[in-house]
Amino acid sequence: MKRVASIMPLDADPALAIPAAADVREPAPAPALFSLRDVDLHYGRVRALHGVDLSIHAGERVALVGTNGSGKSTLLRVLHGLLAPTSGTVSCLPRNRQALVFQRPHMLRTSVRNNVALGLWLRGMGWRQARQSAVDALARVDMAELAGRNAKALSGGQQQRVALAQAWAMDADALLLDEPTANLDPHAKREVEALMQEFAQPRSGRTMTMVFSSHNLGQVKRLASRVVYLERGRVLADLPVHAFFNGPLPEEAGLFVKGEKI
Ligand SMILES: Nc1ncnc2c1ncn2[C@@H]1O[C@H](COP(=O)(O)OP(=O)(O)OP(=O)(O)O)[C@@H](O)[C@H]1O
Repeated sequence: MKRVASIMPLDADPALAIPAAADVREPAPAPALFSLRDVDLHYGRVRALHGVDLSIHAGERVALVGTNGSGKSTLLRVLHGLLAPTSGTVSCLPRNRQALVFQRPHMLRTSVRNNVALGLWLRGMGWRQARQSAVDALARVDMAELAGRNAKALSGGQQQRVALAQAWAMDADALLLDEPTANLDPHAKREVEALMQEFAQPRSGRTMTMVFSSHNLGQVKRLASRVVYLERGRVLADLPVHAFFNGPLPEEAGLFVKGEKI
């Protein structure tokens, strides 16, 4: 007798059933907090950014890497709305929902507590609440005992922590940091990195989005989920951190990772 392989209709076995069209749709991606399309930025005759396309989504920890002058600081300033592009389109989180921490934060000649509180007050918080939030945030970065000190007299690492306290007190959705640990000694570096790691943890069900520039590839590995490599203002690689350090890269990015390009 001729045997005929039985063919079970796919939908007879629930495990094999083809889901209805509505079920197979990809989960909606997290909304882009920052979106740049074909962005150029010129400083006079210097083209600091060149055709940059970049979307950054909620919860990402993006490291901007590249040689000196490749455009990292400029890109951070565009994301923060401090610089407008020469051409292209930019859509960014409102400034009051994000904080930018500079390599050398600017401190006013008043107490540490007032420095943090003034930043909050300028963003519309009442003075009394701003002072209380400043006290809480300084405790958060282990600076409570220095709250009354003149902020100008603090060390670089301490000033960096004050700037992070302010970002924390703002309850920002995104934190942008321009080489946050450059010029710090190894101990201060570790402290600031630990804070960045803590800030990246979910808070009240939200995860802070982080974009930072760094020349420290160890730090990039420890902190980033994604790496954007810039070369003369162009994005040459944009990869998950594991792929950036382990996968094939465009030649110039590969040389940079090997330390053969600085
Ligand atoms: N205010 C400015 N006026 C003119 N040119 C500028 C200005 N700021 C930056 N540039 C130039 O724009 C380019 C990009 O500079 P940017 O500071 O963004 O690079 P970077 O990657 O952050 O560098 P670094 O790693 O040294 O901090 C460089 O050629 C730089 O010289």
